[in-house]
Amino acid sequence: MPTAAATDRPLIDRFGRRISYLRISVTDRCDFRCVYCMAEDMTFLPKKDVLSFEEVETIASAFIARGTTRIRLTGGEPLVRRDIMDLVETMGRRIGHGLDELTLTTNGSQLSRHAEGLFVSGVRRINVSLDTLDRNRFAAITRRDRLADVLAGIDAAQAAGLAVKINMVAMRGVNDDEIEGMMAWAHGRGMGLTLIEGMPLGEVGIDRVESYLPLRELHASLSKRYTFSPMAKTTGGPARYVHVAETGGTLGFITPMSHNFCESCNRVRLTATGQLFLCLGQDDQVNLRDALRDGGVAALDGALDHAMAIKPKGHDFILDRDHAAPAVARHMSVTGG
Ligand SMILES: Nc1nc2c(ncn2[C@@H]2O[C@H](COP(=O)(O)OP(=O)(O)OP(=O)(O)O)[C@@H](O)[C@H]2O)c(=O)[nH]1
Ligand SMILES: C[S@@+](CC[C@H](N)C(=O)[O-])C[C@H]1O[C@@H](n2cnc3c(N)ncnc32)[C@H](O)[C@@H]1O
Ligand code: SF4
Ligand code: SF4
Repeated sequence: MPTAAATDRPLIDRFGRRISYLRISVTDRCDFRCVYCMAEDMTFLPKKDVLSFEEVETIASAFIARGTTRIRLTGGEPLVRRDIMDLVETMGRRIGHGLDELTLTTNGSQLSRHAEGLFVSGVRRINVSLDTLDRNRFAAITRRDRLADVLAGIDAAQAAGLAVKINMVAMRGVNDDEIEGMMAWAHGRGMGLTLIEGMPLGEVGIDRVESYLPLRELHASLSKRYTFSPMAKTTGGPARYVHVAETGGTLGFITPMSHNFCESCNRVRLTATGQLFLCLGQDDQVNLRDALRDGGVAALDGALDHAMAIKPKGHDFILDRDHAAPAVARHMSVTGG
């Protein structure tokens, strides 16, 4: 049951959407180099500009005071930030005190050593990004031969009691032949599987047109072979879920390209350096770090009001060959997806 503290000053944008979900990218650094996300020689944000944990907590508190009930830690790879478990522990103390849920999206590489700590701190479910179960394919997609570490991390997470959902970017000609296999594997282990459409963000020089797999079509073709029962939204996120009778598990579809879900948007994103991005698909942002450092908590609170006044209606993602550069130059690792 939600435990959220009531607020008389909820964050509501100019389109009447209530923002109650904050995604925090704790670092833009990563131990993988997924081809659709970043280049091998990626340039990261200067370390000196990164928020301290104390600042992250202060910003999170300002959100919670304005009715934010869910926080997701992401990155880059959140578990590569030094002493990350200190932040998880502190944020975990807010669960039941304004916060309903603290979650994490991770590539899984460091989960073996952190799974238990996550559970002890109050995290109950995590999303692990995994696009393939084939070692060579994994190495090609992530540019790292680390599939075994990710699988061990998933084992550790489940052993620790964490509910695991697998997020898979579905790509034509790359891993579309594995979707049913991934579903059988995930569902067989009691994990949900969510498919994501590739989005035109970040890295240039990637052919996102060839690999684009419209999930609406995939949903239609899969539903001829499997018995899908639509489920009521379970997480407040953009995914639409079905229960699959044959496998007994949950399959999610995140379709920013083929089915826009912006009108029910409930989220904003904080970067590791304190920029608040107001939409994954736009550049509108508010500098919360400067607000906090220059004006303290009162200025921070005012900056949240300003953010609500400028949050865009939605993304303008376009996929076509005439648009060689992605719609948004910012890398997904800056805002954490
Ligand atoms: N366009 C768009 N894509 C999103 C948004 N939120 C999540 N996504 C995409 O969905 C992916 C998975 O997000 P997660 O937060 O890990 O998963 P989720 O299913 O949204 O999370 P829960 O609903 O909390 O389980 C992200 O990496 C993005 O690619 C959003 O607001 N807009
Ligand atoms: C940016 S990562 C951050 C967290 C962590 N490193 C991970 O991979 O789970 C979050 C999610 O964004 C997804 N992602 C990255 N670039 C994407 C793109 N261009 N289109 C769609 N999803 C993307 C990844 O697959 C991953 O599921
Ligand atoms: S998708 Fe996640 S794991 Fe892959 S490079 Fe981006 S931040 Fe790293
Ligand atoms: S694309 Fe922007 S407006 Fe649409 S759901 Fe995502 S963050 Fe919200």
